[in-house]
Amino acid sequence: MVRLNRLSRGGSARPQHTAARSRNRRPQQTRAQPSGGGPPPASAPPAAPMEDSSQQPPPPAGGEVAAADPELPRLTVTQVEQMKVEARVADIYRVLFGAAPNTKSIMLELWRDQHIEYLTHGLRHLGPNFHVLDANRPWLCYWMVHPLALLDEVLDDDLDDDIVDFLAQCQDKDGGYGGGPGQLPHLATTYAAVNTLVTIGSERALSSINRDKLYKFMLRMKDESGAFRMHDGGEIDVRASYTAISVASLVNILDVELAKGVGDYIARCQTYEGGIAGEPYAEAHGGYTFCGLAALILLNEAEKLDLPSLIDWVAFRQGVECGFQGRTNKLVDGCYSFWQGAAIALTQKLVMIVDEQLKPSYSCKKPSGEDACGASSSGSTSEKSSSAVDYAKFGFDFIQRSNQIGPLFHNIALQQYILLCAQVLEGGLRDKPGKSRDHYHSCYCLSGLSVSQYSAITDSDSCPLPQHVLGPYSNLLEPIHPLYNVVLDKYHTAYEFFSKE
Ligand SMILES: CC(C)=CCC/C(C)=C/CC/C(C)=C/COP(=O)(O)OP(=O)(O)O
Ligand SMILES: [Zn+2]
Repeated sequence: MVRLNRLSRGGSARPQHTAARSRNRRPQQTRAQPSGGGPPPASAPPAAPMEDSSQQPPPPAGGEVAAADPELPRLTVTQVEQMKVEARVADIYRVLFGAAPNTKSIMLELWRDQHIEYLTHGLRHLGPNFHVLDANRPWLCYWMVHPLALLDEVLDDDLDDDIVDFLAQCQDKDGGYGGGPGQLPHLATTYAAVNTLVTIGSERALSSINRDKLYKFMLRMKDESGAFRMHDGGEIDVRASYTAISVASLVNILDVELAKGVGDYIARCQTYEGGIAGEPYAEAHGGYTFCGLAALILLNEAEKLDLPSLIDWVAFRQGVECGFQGRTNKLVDGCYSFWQGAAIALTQKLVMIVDEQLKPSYSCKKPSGEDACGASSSGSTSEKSSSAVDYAKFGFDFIQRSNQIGPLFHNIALQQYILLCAQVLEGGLRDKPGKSRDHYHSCYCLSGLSVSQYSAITDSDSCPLPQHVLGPYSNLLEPIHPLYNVVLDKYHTAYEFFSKE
Protein backbone atom coordinates (compact mmCIF):
# COMPACT_ATOMS: atom_id res chain seq x y z
CA MET A 1 0.00 0.00 0.00
CA VAL A 2 1.46 3.29 -1.03
CA ARG A 3 1.15 6.19 1.35
CA LEU A 4 2.20 9.73 0.83
CA ASN A 5 3.37 11.97 3.56
CA ARG A 6 3.92 15.53 2.46
CA LEU A 7 5.73 16.41 5.64
CA SER A 8 7.73 13.28 6.21
CA ARG A 9 11.09 14.55 5.00
CA GLY A 10 12.88 17.75 4.40
CA GLY A 11 16.39 18.93 3.88
CA SER A 12 18.20 19.70 0.71
CA ALA A 13 21.81 20.19 -0.21
CA ARG A 14 21.30 23.75 -1.40
CA PRO A 15 18.26 25.17 0.35
CA GLN A 16 18.65 28.66 -1.06
CA HIS A 17 17.51 27.34 -4.43
CA THR A 18 14.20 25.78 -3.53
CA ALA A 19 11.08 27.27 -5.00
CA ALA A 20 9.23 26.23 -1.86
CA ARG A 21 11.39 28.69 0.02
CA SER A 22 11.12 31.20 -2.78
CA ARG A 23 7.35 31.03 -2.61
CA ASN A 24 7.53 32.07 1.01
CA ARG A 25 10.07 34.81 0.72
CA ARG A 26 10.37 38.04 -1.13
CA PRO A 27 12.34 37.96 -4.36
CA GLN A 28 15.19 40.43 -4.93
CA GLN A 29 12.98 43.19 -6.27
CA THR A 30 9.25 43.55 -6.26
CA ARG A 31 6.82 45.36 -8.46
CA ALA A 32 3.76 47.06 -7.04
CA GLN A 33 1.95 44.48 -4.93
CA PRO A 34 -1.78 43.89 -4.97
CA SER A 35 -3.43 45.15 -1.83
CA GLY A 36 -4.09 42.66 0.93
CA GLY A 37 -0.60 41.13 0.91
CA GLY A 38 -1.50 38.57 -1.76
CA PRO A 39 0.98 36.92 -4.13
CA PRO A 40 2.84 39.04 -6.66
CA PRO A 41 0.95 39.67 -9.88
CA ALA A 42 1.37 38.15 -13.30
CA SER A 43 3.75 39.81 -15.65
CA ALA A 44 2.92 41.63 -18.84
CA PRO A 45 1.33 39.66 -21.69
CA PRO A 46 3.48 38.60 -24.63
CA ALA A 47 1.86 41.09 -26.98
CA ALA A 48 -0.08 44.29 -26.65
CA PRO A 49 -3.29 43.96 -24.67
CA MET A 50 -6.58 43.68 -26.53
CA GLU A 51 -7.99 46.98 -25.50
CA ASP A 52 -6.84 50.16 -27.15
CA SER A 53 -5.45 52.11 -24.24
CA SER A 54 -4.14 54.95 -26.40
CA GLN A 55 -7.09 57.19 -25.49
CA GLN A 56 -6.51 56.86 -21.79
CA PRO A 57 -3.94 58.82 -19.77
CA PRO A 58 -1.13 56.56 -18.63
CA PRO A 59 -1.50 55.41 -15.03
CA PRO A 60 1.23 56.54 -12.65
CA ALA A 61 4.07 54.02 -12.71
CA GLY A 62 3.77 51.54 -9.86
CA GLY A 63 1.00 53.58 -8.22
CA GLU A 64 -2.71 53.13 -7.76
CA VAL A 65 -5.36 53.73 -10.40
CA ALA A 66 -8.12 55.89 -8.98
CA ALA A 67 -11.59 54.41 -9.23
CA ALA A 68 -14.20 56.72 -10.80
CA ASP A 69 -16.43 56.20 -7.79
CA PRO A 70 -14.56 56.91 -4.54
CA GLU A 71 -16.59 54.13 -2.90
CA LEU A 72 -15.13 51.51 -5.24
CA PRO A 73 -11.81 49.83 -4.36
CA ARG A 74 -8.68 51.38 -5.84
CA LEU A 75 -6.67 49.08 -8.08
CA THR A 76 -2.92 48.95 -8.38
CA VAL A 77 -1.42 49.32 -11.83
CA THR A 78 -0.36 45.70 -11.71
CA GLN A 79 -3.88 44.56 -10.93
CA VAL A 80 -5.05 46.43 -14.02
CA GLU A 81 -2.27 44.77 -16.03
CA GLN A 82 -3.34 41.39 -14.70
CA MET A 83 -6.90 42.00 -15.88
CA LYS A 84 -5.63 42.90 -19.34
CA VAL A 85 -3.57 39.71 -19.43
CA GLU A 86 -6.59 37.66 -18.50
CA ALA A 87 -8.72 39.30 -21.16
CA ARG A 88 -6.05 38.72 -23.77
CA VAL A 89 -5.34 35.08 -22.99
CA ALA A 90 -9.04 34.31 -23.07
CA ASP A 91 -9.23 35.96 -26.48
CA ILE A 92 -6.22 34.05 -27.83
CA TYR A 93 -7.65 30.80 -26.55
CA ARG A 94 -11.01 31.48 -28.21
CA VAL A 95 -9.40 32.27 -31.57
CA LEU A 96 -7.11 29.24 -31.52
CA PHE A 97 -9.38 26.62 -30.08
CA GLY A 98 -12.85 27.90 -30.92
CA ALA A 99 -14.13 27.87 -27.36
CA ALA A 100 -13.87 29.95 -24.26
CA PRO A 101 -11.47 28.54 -21.69
CA ASN A 102 -12.71 27.37 -18.38
CA THR A 103 -12.78 30.50 -16.23
CA LYS A 104 -10.44 28.83 -13.79
CA SER A 105 -7.75 28.58 -16.46
CA ILE A 106 -7.95 32.30 -17.21
CA MET A 107 -6.45 32.83 -13.80
CA LEU A 108 -3.15 31.42 -15.10
CA GLU A 109 -2.72 29.42 -11.98
CA LEU A 110 -0.75 26.21 -11.77
CA TRP A 111 -3.17 23.63 -10.42
CA ARG A 112 -0.64 22.05 -8.09
CA ASP A 113 -2.95 19.94 -5.96
CA GLN A 114 -4.66 18.43 -8.98
CA HIS A 115 -1.32 17.60 -10.64
CA ILE A 116 0.01 16.07 -7.43
CA GLU A 117 -3.14 13.98 -7.11
CA TYR A 118 -2.91 12.81 -10.74
CA LEU A 119 0.77 11.89 -10.42
CA THR A 120 0.53 10.18 -7.05
CA HIS A 121 -2.56 8.29 -8.18
CA GLY A 122 -0.50 7.11 -11.17
CA LEU A 123 2.32 5.93 -8.92
CA ARG A 124 -0.12 4.12 -6.61
CA HIS A 125 -1.70 2.34 -9.55
CA LEU A 126 1.61 1.17 -10.87
CA GLY A 127 1.16 -1.25 -7.99
CA PRO A 128 3.81 -3.27 -6.24
CA ASN A 129 5.03 -4.92 -9.43
CA PHE A 130 4.61 -1.99 -11.82
CA HIS A 131 2.85 -4.05 -14.49
CA VAL A 132 1.79 -1.15 -16.71
CA LEU A 133 3.40 -0.42 -20.09
CA ASP A 134 5.63 -3.41 -19.86
CA ALA A 135 8.85 -2.16 -21.49
CA ASN A 136 8.62 1.40 -20.19
CA ARG A 137 8.34 0.99 -16.47
CA PRO A 138 11.46 2.97 -15.46
CA TRP A 139 10.18 5.76 -17.70
CA LEU A 140 6.83 5.75 -15.93
CA CYS A 141 8.66 6.06 -12.62
CA TYR A 142 10.65 9.03 -13.93
CA TRP A 143 7.63 10.72 -15.56
CA MET A 144 5.86 10.71 -12.19
CA VAL A 145 8.67 11.04 -9.62
CA HIS A 146 10.37 13.96 -11.41
CA PRO A 147 7.29 16.21 -11.83
CA LEU A 148 6.33 15.51 -8.22
CA ALA A 149 9.80 16.73 -7.22
CA LEU A 150 9.32 19.81 -9.42
CA LEU A 151 6.13 20.44 -7.44
CA ASP A 152 8.15 19.98 -4.23
CA GLU A 153 6.02 17.01 -3.25
CA VAL A 154 7.83 14.64 -0.90
CA LEU A 155 7.01 10.96 -1.33
CA ASP A 156 6.49 8.60 1.52
CA ASP A 157 9.62 6.57 2.38
CA ASP A 158 7.79 3.30 1.66
CA LEU A 159 7.01 4.41 -1.84
CA ASP A 160 10.59 5.54 -2.41
CA ASP A 161 11.79 2.15 -1.23
CA ASP A 162 9.30 0.30 -3.47
CA ILE A 163 10.62 2.20 -6.48
CA VAL A 164 14.26 1.58 -5.55
CA ASP A 165 13.53 -2.15 -5.13
CA PHE A 166 11.67 -2.29 -8.42
CA LEU A 167 14.46 -0.54 -10.33
CA ALA A 168 17.00 -2.88 -8.74
CA GLN A 169 15.07 -5.72 -10.38
CA CYS A 170 15.37 -3.95 -13.75
CA GLN A 171 19.16 -3.64 -13.37
CA ASP A 172 20.88 -6.18 -15.60
CA LYS A 173 23.51 -8.46 -14.09
CA ASP A 174 25.96 -7.07 -16.67
CA GLY A 175 24.98 -3.45 -16.08
CA GLY A 176 22.35 -1.00 -17.30
CA TYR A 177 18.58 -1.07 -16.81
CA GLY A 178 15.89 -2.73 -18.90
CA GLY A 179 12.24 -1.74 -19.29
CA GLY A 180 11.26 -4.27 -16.64
CA PRO A 181 12.75 -7.13 -14.62
CA GLY A 182 14.66 -9.52 -16.88
CA GLN A 183 14.45 -7.28 -19.93
CA LEU A 184 17.35 -6.35 -22.18
CA PRO A 185 19.29 -3.36 -20.79
CA HIS A 186 18.63 -0.24 -22.85
CA LEU A 187 20.18 3.22 -22.65
CA ALA A 188 16.84 5.05 -22.58
CA THR A 189 15.47 3.04 -19.65
CA THR A 190 18.89 3.30 -17.98
CA TYR A 191 18.58 7.11 -18.18
CA ALA A 192 15.04 6.96 -16.79
CA ALA A 193 16.05 4.64 -13.94
CA VAL A 194 19.14 6.65 -12.96
CA ASN A 195 17.26 9.98 -13.09
CA THR A 196 14.51 8.45 -10.92
CA LEU A 197 17.04 7.18 -8.37
CA VAL A 198 18.82 10.55 -8.31
CA THR A 199 15.45 12.24 -7.77
CA ILE A 200 14.63 9.92 -4.88
CA GLY A 201 18.09 10.84 -3.65
CA SER A 202 18.43 8.56 -0.64
CA GLU A 203 21.67 6.71 0.10
CA ARG A 204 19.77 3.50 -0.62
CA ALA A 205 18.68 4.80 -4.03
CA LEU A 206 22.07 6.17 -5.07
CA SER A 207 24.07 3.19 -3.87
CA SER A 208 21.77 0.77 -5.71
CA ILE A 209 23.39 1.80 -9.01
CA ASN A 210 26.14 -0.64 -9.94
CA ARG A 211 28.49 1.87 -11.53
CA ASP A 212 31.26 -0.58 -12.49
CA LYS A 213 28.84 -2.70 -14.45
CA LEU A 214 27.08 0.37 -15.83
CA TYR A 215 30.40 1.57 -17.22
CA LYS A 216 31.00 -1.80 -18.91
CA PHE A 217 27.47 -1.76 -20.35
CA MET A 218 28.12 1.68 -21.80
CA LEU A 219 31.43 0.65 -23.34
CA ARG A 220 29.60 -2.27 -24.91
CA MET A 221 27.03 0.13 -26.41
CA LYS A 222 29.76 2.24 -28.02
CA ASP A 223 30.11 1.95 -31.77
CA GLU A 224 33.48 2.25 -33.48
CA SER A 225 32.34 5.64 -34.83
CA GLY A 226 32.24 6.86 -31.23
CA ALA A 227 28.45 7.12 -31.14
CA PHE A 228 26.29 4.91 -28.92
CA ARG A 229 23.63 2.35 -29.78
CA MET A 230 20.51 2.06 -27.63
CA HIS A 231 20.96 -1.62 -26.77
CA ASP A 232 22.84 -4.70 -27.99
CA GLY A 233 22.33 -4.73 -31.76
CA GLY A 234 20.16 -1.61 -31.48
CA GLU A 235 19.95 1.67 -33.35
CA ILE A 236 22.64 4.36 -33.20
CA ASP A 237 21.29 7.86 -32.73
CA VAL A 238 21.68 11.15 -30.86
CA ARG A 239 19.26 9.98 -28.16
CA ALA A 240 21.60 7.08 -27.34
CA SER A 241 24.58 9.43 -27.18
CA TYR A 242 22.76 11.83 -24.86
CA THR A 243 21.39 9.18 -22.50
CA ALA A 244 24.82 7.54 -22.24
CA ILE A 245 26.69 10.80 -21.64
CA SER A 246 24.07 12.20 -19.25
CA VAL A 247 24.02 9.07 -17.08
CA ALA A 248 27.80 8.64 -17.16
CA SER A 249 28.32 12.28 -16.18
CA LEU A 250 25.69 12.16 -13.43
CA VAL A 251 27.13 9.09 -11.72
CA ASN A 252 30.71 10.24 -12.37
CA ILE A 253 31.91 7.44 -14.65
CA LEU A 254 32.42 9.54 -17.77
CA ASP A 255 35.96 9.30 -19.12
CA VAL A 256 37.88 9.78 -22.34
CA GLU A 257 37.13 6.23 -23.44
CA LEU A 258 33.37 6.80 -23.32
CA ALA A 259 33.63 10.34 -24.63
CA LYS A 260 35.78 9.89 -27.70
CA GLY A 261 34.09 10.45 -31.03
CA VAL A 262 30.65 11.30 -29.59
CA GLY A 263 30.99 15.03 -30.17
CA ASP A 264 31.92 14.61 -33.83
CA TYR A 265 28.99 12.24 -34.36
CA ILE A 266 26.55 14.76 -32.86
CA ALA A 267 28.04 17.63 -34.89
CA ARG A 268 27.40 15.55 -38.04
CA CYS A 269 23.70 15.42 -37.07
CA GLN A 270 23.26 19.22 -37.15
CA THR A 271 21.28 19.98 -40.28
CA TYR A 272 21.22 22.85 -42.74
CA GLU A 273 18.25 24.25 -40.76
CA GLY A 274 20.36 24.62 -37.61
CA GLY A 275 18.62 22.06 -35.39
CA ILE A 276 19.92 18.56 -34.70
CA ALA A 277 18.52 15.38 -36.23
CA GLY A 278 18.41 11.88 -34.76
CA GLU A 279 21.13 10.72 -37.15
CA PRO A 280 23.20 12.26 -39.95
CA TYR A 281 21.16 13.54 -42.93
CA ALA A 282 17.80 13.20 -41.13
CA GLU A 283 15.40 16.00 -40.17
CA ALA A 284 16.16 18.45 -37.34
CA HIS A 285 13.91 17.85 -34.34
CA GLY A 286 13.58 19.51 -30.93
CA GLY A 287 14.01 16.25 -29.01
CA TYR A 288 17.31 15.50 -30.69
CA THR A 289 18.39 19.13 -30.57
CA PHE A 290 18.13 19.12 -26.79
CA CYS A 291 19.89 15.73 -26.60
CA GLY A 292 22.74 16.74 -28.91
CA LEU A 293 23.37 20.13 -27.36
CA ALA A 294 23.18 18.87 -23.76
CA ALA A 295 25.55 15.98 -24.54
CA LEU A 296 28.05 18.30 -26.18
CA ILE A 297 27.99 20.68 -23.20
CA LEU A 298 28.59 17.75 -20.85
CA LEU A 299 31.55 16.82 -23.04
CA ASN A 300 32.77 20.44 -23.09
CA GLU A 301 32.54 20.40 -26.88
CA ALA A 302 29.63 22.77 -27.56
CA GLU A 303 31.79 24.71 -30.01
CA LYS A 304 31.45 21.78 -32.40
CA LEU A 305 27.96 23.02 -33.22
CA ASP A 306 27.06 26.05 -35.27
CA LEU A 307 25.34 27.71 -32.31
CA PRO A 308 23.99 30.85 -34.01
CA SER A 309 22.10 28.72 -36.51
CA LEU A 310 20.91 26.36 -33.76
CA ILE A 311 19.57 29.31 -31.74
CA ASP A 312 17.91 30.69 -34.84
CA TRP A 313 16.21 27.39 -35.59
CA VAL A 314 14.94 26.82 -32.03
CA ALA A 315 13.75 30.41 -31.59
CA PHE A 316 11.63 30.13 -34.74
CA ARG A 317 9.99 26.93 -33.47
CA GLN A 318 7.98 29.01 -30.95
CA GLY A 319 4.65 29.61 -32.61
CA VAL A 320 1.81 32.10 -32.43
CA GLU A 321 0.15 29.78 -29.95
CA CYS A 322 3.11 30.60 -27.68
CA GLY A 323 4.24 26.97 -27.34
CA PHE A 324 6.97 25.24 -29.34
CA GLN A 325 6.69 22.89 -32.28
CA GLY A 326 9.16 19.98 -32.55
CA ARG A 327 10.06 20.57 -36.17
CA THR A 328 9.31 22.87 -39.08
CA ASN A 329 5.69 22.96 -40.21
CA LYS A 330 4.38 20.73 -37.43
CA LEU A 331 1.96 21.56 -34.63
CA VAL A 332 2.97 22.97 -31.26
CA ASP A 333 3.01 20.49 -28.42
CA GLY A 334 3.47 21.00 -24.67
CA CYS A 335 6.36 18.52 -24.35
CA TYR A 336 8.55 20.73 -26.59
CA SER A 337 8.33 23.35 -23.85
CA PHE A 338 11.16 21.32 -22.39
CA TRP A 339 12.97 19.89 -25.42
CA GLN A 340 13.09 23.21 -27.27
CA GLY A 341 12.75 25.52 -24.24
CA ALA A 342 15.63 23.89 -22.38
CA ALA A 343 17.79 23.76 -25.53
CA ILE A 344 17.50 27.48 -26.10
CA ALA A 345 17.85 28.23 -22.37
CA LEU A 346 21.15 26.29 -22.40
CA THR A 347 22.50 28.59 -25.08
CA GLN A 348 22.06 31.57 -22.73
CA LYS A 349 25.19 30.30 -20.96
CA LEU A 350 27.14 29.83 -24.21
CA VAL A 351 27.27 33.43 -25.35
CA MET A 352 31.10 33.48 -25.47
CA ILE A 353 31.11 30.71 -28.06
CA VAL A 354 28.25 32.33 -29.97
CA ASP A 355 30.10 35.66 -30.07
CA GLU A 356 33.23 33.91 -31.31
CA GLN A 357 31.29 32.08 -34.02
CA LEU A 358 29.65 35.30 -35.17
CA LYS A 359 32.97 37.00 -35.84
CA PRO A 360 33.67 37.33 -39.57
CA SER A 361 37.11 35.82 -38.93
CA TYR A 362 35.64 32.63 -37.40
CA SER A 363 36.41 29.61 -39.51
CA CYS A 364 33.93 26.79 -39.48
CA LYS A 365 35.80 23.51 -39.16
CA LYS A 366 34.31 20.20 -40.19
CA PRO A 367 34.51 16.82 -38.45
CA SER A 368 37.00 14.74 -40.43
CA GLY A 369 35.57 13.17 -43.56
CA GLU A 370 32.16 14.79 -43.21
CA ASP A 371 30.43 17.80 -44.66
CA ALA A 372 28.63 18.92 -41.53
CA CYS A 373 29.63 22.32 -40.25
CA GLY A 374 30.79 23.22 -36.80
CA ALA A 375 33.38 20.76 -35.52
CA SER A 376 36.67 21.89 -34.18
CA SER A 377 39.14 19.24 -35.23
CA SER A 378 41.82 19.98 -32.69
CA GLY A 379 42.12 20.25 -28.97
CA SER A 380 38.74 18.75 -28.05
CA THR A 381 38.38 17.50 -24.52
CA SER A 382 38.07 13.90 -25.63
CA GLU A 383 41.47 14.04 -27.27
CA LYS A 384 43.25 15.15 -24.10
CA SER A 385 44.79 12.64 -21.71
CA SER A 386 42.24 10.96 -19.48
CA SER A 387 43.86 12.09 -16.23
CA ALA A 388 43.46 15.74 -17.26
CA VAL A 389 39.70 15.67 -17.66
CA ASP A 390 37.18 15.78 -14.81
CA TYR A 391 34.05 15.24 -16.86
CA ALA A 392 31.58 15.40 -13.95
CA LYS A 393 32.82 18.93 -13.34
CA PHE A 394 31.51 20.15 -16.71
CA GLY A 395 27.92 19.54 -15.62
CA PHE A 396 28.64 21.05 -12.20
CA ASP A 397 30.39 24.16 -13.50
CA PHE A 398 27.79 24.78 -16.18
CA ILE A 399 24.99 25.23 -13.68
CA GLN A 400 27.06 27.66 -11.59
CA ARG A 401 27.47 29.88 -14.64
CA SER A 402 25.21 32.88 -14.90
CA ASN A 403 23.02 33.40 -17.91
CA GLN A 404 25.08 35.70 -20.07
CA ILE A 405 22.02 37.01 -21.87
CA GLY A 406 18.28 37.26 -21.16
CA PRO A 407 15.83 34.71 -22.53
CA LEU A 408 16.31 34.02 -26.25
CA PHE A 409 12.73 32.77 -26.45
CA HIS A 410 9.48 34.27 -25.16
CA ASN A 411 9.61 32.87 -21.67
CA ILE A 412 6.33 34.43 -20.58
CA ALA A 413 4.48 33.28 -23.68
CA LEU A 414 5.71 29.74 -23.12
CA GLN A 415 4.39 29.78 -19.55
CA GLN A 416 1.11 31.03 -20.93
CA TYR A 417 0.84 28.07 -23.33
CA ILE A 418 1.62 25.59 -20.57
CA LEU A 419 -0.73 27.09 -18.00
CA LEU A 420 -3.57 27.84 -20.34
CA CYS A 421 -3.43 25.17 -23.03
CA ALA A 422 -1.51 22.24 -21.57
CA GLN A 423 -3.04 22.03 -18.11
CA VAL A 424 -5.93 19.67 -17.54
CA LEU A 425 -7.85 21.17 -14.70
CA GLU A 426 -8.58 17.78 -13.17
CA GLY A 427 -4.80 17.31 -12.95
CA GLY A 428 -2.06 16.35 -15.37
CA LEU A 429 -0.77 18.10 -18.50
CA ARG A 430 -1.12 17.41 -22.18
CA ASP A 431 0.20 18.06 -25.67
CA LYS A 432 -2.56 20.55 -26.60
CA PRO A 433 -6.29 21.18 -26.05
CA GLY A 434 -8.29 18.24 -27.38
CA LYS A 435 -5.62 15.72 -26.35
CA SER A 436 -5.69 13.69 -23.17
CA ARG A 437 -3.33 14.18 -20.28
CA ASP A 438 -0.53 11.67 -19.79
CA HIS A 439 2.51 11.25 -17.59
CA TYR A 440 5.07 11.96 -20.32
CA HIS A 441 3.49 15.34 -21.09
CA SER A 442 3.02 16.09 -17.40
CA CYS A 443 6.74 15.53 -16.89
CA TYR A 444 7.96 17.60 -19.82
CA CYS A 445 5.38 20.41 -19.61
CA LEU A 446 6.32 20.98 -15.97
CA SER A 447 10.05 20.69 -16.76
CA GLY A 448 9.54 23.32 -19.50
CA LEU A 449 7.57 25.52 -17.10
CA SER A 450 10.44 25.42 -14.61
CA VAL A 451 12.99 26.23 -17.34
CA SER A 452 10.96 29.22 -18.53
CA GLN A 453 10.38 30.55 -14.99
CA TYR A 454 14.13 30.54 -14.28
CA SER A 455 15.31 31.60 -17.75
CA ALA A 456 15.43 35.32 -16.99
CA ILE A 457 17.59 35.21 -13.87
CA THR A 458 21.15 36.34 -14.40
CA ASP A 459 22.74 35.27 -11.12
CA SER A 460 22.55 31.48 -10.85
CA ASP A 461 21.90 31.71 -7.10
CA SER A 462 18.97 34.11 -7.20
CA CYS A 463 15.20 33.60 -7.38
CA PRO A 464 13.09 34.64 -10.36
CA LEU A 465 11.43 38.02 -10.09
CA PRO A 466 7.63 38.17 -10.00
CA GLN A 467 7.50 39.49 -13.55
CA HIS A 468 9.27 36.37 -14.79
CA VAL A 469 6.70 34.03 -13.28
CA LEU A 470 3.41 34.21 -15.13
CA GLY A 471 0.41 34.02 -12.81
CA PRO A 472 0.71 34.02 -9.05
CA TYR A 473 4.21 33.63 -7.66
CA SER A 474 3.07 30.39 -6.03
CA ASN A 475 3.27 28.93 -9.57
CA LEU A 476 7.05 28.84 -9.15
CA LEU A 477 8.42 25.30 -9.49
CA GLU A 478 11.70 23.90 -8.25
CA PRO A 479 14.64 24.69 -10.56
CA ILE A 480 16.16 21.86 -12.55
CA HIS A 481 19.64 21.09 -13.76
CA PRO A 482 18.76 21.51 -17.43
CA LEU A 483 21.49 19.20 -18.77
CA TYR A 484 20.09 16.15 -16.96
CA ASN A 485 16.48 17.25 -16.27
CA VAL A 486 16.61 16.46 -12.57
CA VAL A 487 15.66 18.89 -9.81
CA LEU A 488 18.73 20.97 -8.93
CA ASP A 489 18.88 20.09 -5.24
CA LYS A 490 18.67 16.40 -6.11
CA TYR A 491 21.48 16.87 -8.60
CA HIS A 492 23.70 18.46 -5.94
CA THR A 493 23.06 15.61 -3.51
CA ALA A 494 23.98 13.08 -6.21
CA TYR A 495 27.02 15.09 -7.27
CA GLU A 496 28.37 15.05 -3.73
CA PHE A 497 27.56 11.37 -3.31
CA PHE A 498 29.27 10.26 -6.52
CA SER A 499 32.25 12.59 -6.04
CA LYS A 500 33.14 10.63 -2.92
CA GLU A 501 32.94 7.24 -4.61
C1 LIG B 1 16.13 11.44 -23.57
C2 LIG B 1 15.29 11.01 -24.70
C3 LIG B 1 14.90 9.60 -24.77
C4 LIG B 1 14.95 11.91 -25.60
C5 LIG B 1 13.98 11.74 -26.69
C6 LIG B 1 13.95 13.00 -27.46
C7 LIG B 1 12.76 13.10 -28.37
C8 LIG B 1 11.46 13.61 -27.80
C9 LIG B 1 12.89 12.83 -29.65
C10 LIG B 1 11.80 13.02 -30.59
C11 LIG B 1 11.59 11.85 -31.47
C12 LIG B 1 10.69 12.19 -32.65
C13 LIG B 1 11.26 12.19 -34.00
C14 LIG B 1 9.42 12.49 -32.46
C15 LIG B 1 8.49 12.85 -33.55
O1 LIG B 1 7.27 12.48 -33.16
P1 LIG B 1 5.96 13.01 -33.91
O2 LIG B 1 6.12 12.93 -35.39
O3 LIG B 1 4.82 12.26 -33.30
O4 LIG B 1 5.87 14.48 -33.38
P2 LIG B 1 6.03 15.90 -34.12
O5 LIG B 1 4.94 16.00 -35.11
O6 LIG B 1 5.86 16.87 -33.01
O7 LIG B 1 7.40 15.94 -34.74
ZN1 LIG C 1 4.37 15.78 -27.07
